[in-house]
Amino acid sequence: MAVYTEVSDEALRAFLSGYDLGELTAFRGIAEGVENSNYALKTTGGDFILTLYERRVDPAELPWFLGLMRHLAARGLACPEPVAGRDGEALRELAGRPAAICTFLPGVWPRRPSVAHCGPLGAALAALHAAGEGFAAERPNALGPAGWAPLLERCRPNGDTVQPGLIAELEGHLGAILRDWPRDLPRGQIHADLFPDNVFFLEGVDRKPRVSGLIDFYFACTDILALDIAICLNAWCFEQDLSFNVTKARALLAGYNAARPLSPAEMEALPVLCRGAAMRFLLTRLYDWTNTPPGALVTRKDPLEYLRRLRFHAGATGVSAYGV
Ligand SMILES: Nc1ncnc2c1ncn2[C@@H]1O[C@H](COP(=O)(O)OP(=O)(O)O)[C@@H](O)[C@H]1O
Ligand SMILES: N[C@@H](CCOP(=O)(O)O)C(=O)O
Repeated sequence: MAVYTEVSDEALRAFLSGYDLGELTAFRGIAEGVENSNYALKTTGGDFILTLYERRVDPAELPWFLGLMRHLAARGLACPEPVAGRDGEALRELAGRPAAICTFLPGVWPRRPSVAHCGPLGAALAALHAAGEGFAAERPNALGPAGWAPLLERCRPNGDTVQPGLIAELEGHLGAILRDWPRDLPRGQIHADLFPDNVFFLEGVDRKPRVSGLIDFYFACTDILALDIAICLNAWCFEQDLSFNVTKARALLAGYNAARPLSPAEMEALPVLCRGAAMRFLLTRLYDWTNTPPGALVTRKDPLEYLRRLRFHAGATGVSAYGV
């Protein structure tokens, strides 16, 4: 469930009086999502998404996220565009929470991603990276390499209850990842959480899936561009039995390369970037798994799925393991 904060009719009408969006015609909570409360909003002016930002989002960072989305949308990327009120402000308050209205994107996210999704995904990721150029404000990646050792420490007290020996194994992987981490790769604004539930598709006239929108920019940050590719290789190219699908990886990389060719150094770095990307999601999942009280409004995800991915990448002999 992802409607943590209820909005009364009166509060909504008062809130909407600050906008030029016409008359309200429909309003409903959206069950999907993890972090924030999302509502679908229909007015005579169109379709929108109203988001109330919950506790895991730092209000001080919201202007950066909304500014990035505005920048990307202005450069033609299909992503939510923050809608300003009459006073020019997109970030407001509703029901005691920071809140914003963004444009609604059509499409559905793929429950079972196929090879046919991976090429358009790669192209859309390259388009995101290109559109991010010129957005000068930087947001350090709190869940990047510098954040992993402290997060592992926070997982230490309970980590081995998930699997005996897990913490020692992660320490071994982390030491090797930090030693091998690339220093001079191209950087820019990255999405950092481009999982299938954050990418919408529609069928084109040729019946092939095409990307209709990218959502959920609330982990976006400034980091190595190819780290986004590694995050996608992990999230899109493993099967349900956690075997790696090299055909999906090849399609993803070809889609990306066609729009923004990766340098030899970026290609070479893919295995360690994939290890780091697996470590990042393993650690946040492990922390949530062992520290979320029963009944808390956070959906826990299995950390061990990411241990399987990490082991695959640690065993990869080079970039040829990724189909190139
Ligand atoms: N701009 C948008 N257009 C259409 N649907 C959206 C949009 N933003 C969010 N949604 C809907 O809300 C759901 C949750 O959004 P998401 O940003 O992933 O939430 P959370 O950050 O809480 O995980 C999505 O799966 C989608 O159904
Ligand atoms: N993608 C992360 C969890 C973040 O969830 P989201 O709904 O905000 O994308 C994971 O799978 O661990």
